[in-house]
Amino acid sequence: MEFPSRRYGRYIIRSRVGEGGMAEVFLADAIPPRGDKFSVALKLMRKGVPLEAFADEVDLMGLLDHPNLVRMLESGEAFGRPYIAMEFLDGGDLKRLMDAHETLKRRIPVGIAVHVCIEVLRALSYFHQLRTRSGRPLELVHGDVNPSNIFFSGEADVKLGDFGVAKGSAANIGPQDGVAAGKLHYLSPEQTLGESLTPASDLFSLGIVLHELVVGTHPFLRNETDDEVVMEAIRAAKVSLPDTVDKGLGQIIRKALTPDLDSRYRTAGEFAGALLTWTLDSGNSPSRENVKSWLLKTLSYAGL
Ligand SMILES: Nc1ncnc2c1ncn2[C@@H]1O[C@H](COP(=O)(O)OP(=O)(O)OP(=O)(O)O)[C@@H](O)[C@H]1O
Repeated sequence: MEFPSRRYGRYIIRSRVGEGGMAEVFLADAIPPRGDKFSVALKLMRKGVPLEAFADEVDLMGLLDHPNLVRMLESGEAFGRPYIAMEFLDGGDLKRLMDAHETLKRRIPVGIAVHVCIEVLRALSYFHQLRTRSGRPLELVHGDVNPSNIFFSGEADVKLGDFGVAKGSAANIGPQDGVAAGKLHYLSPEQTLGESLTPASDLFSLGIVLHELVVGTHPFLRNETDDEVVMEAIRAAKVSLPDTVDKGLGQIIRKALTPDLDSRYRTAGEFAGALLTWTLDSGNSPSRENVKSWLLKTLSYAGL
């Protein structure tokens, strides 16, 4: 893997954070003309990736402005490679935290699990309803809601990121061909069929994350590697919850994971409302301090 030069445009690269299908992500210092340097996540497009794919993500991120969405600071090109500079989220992603809990044989407290999903739903509610400046609905669907795309700031803010496969049916954003482009184990039934997507598709994917967080296991064949077998299990969406799961919360998980679109939550607001009511009724709403202390403890126990 080619390492870019240490100095990259107005950024100085400190370390490599990871890589995805389209790009590599680095932790870098931004050196502003005035004022102090600050950390950014610098996403550099891989060589050979079609420019349009990256340009779509840049265009879309430029439209977004919500506290629960990863914020783009600027985009540009240096040494022939397009880049996106984003806020750096030093709490890492939810996948890493879930793996840390598994290694430590601990469970994520249910109140925290539900809080994380409510925050992602705030992001999705904004995203799904976004309009152009002239008021035209963009009809956006994220298409890749999964634990690797849910991030935490050091202050325990929850942010949804990675808009690489987002689609806008009313706008010319993202692939329009209905390809199942999200992460396999988090696809919705309609995504596995290549059908056109609605916001409810993102809600199904988040339902899988909620199940994983609350029950401690993925609802559909997490360890299966045959794509067809996984997609069949998603389409059947048989959910069997252990008795230990609170009944009310279980009903919410089942409704989010209904294959039939008419019976599933239709909007992020409706799904979030059900979870908020549950937290209030069950006395499970953690304070900001509780969430931050859980995050810092997990990061420190796991040596992250
Ligand atoms: N803003 C950010 N702050 C901190 N880490 C980030 C940020 N954005 C991405 N990362 C990390 O960088 C790595 C690569 O991210 P990226 O979004 O490119 O890939 P991915 O989600 O693994 O794959 P793909 O883009 O193919 O879905 C991941 O480990 C991710 O957690």
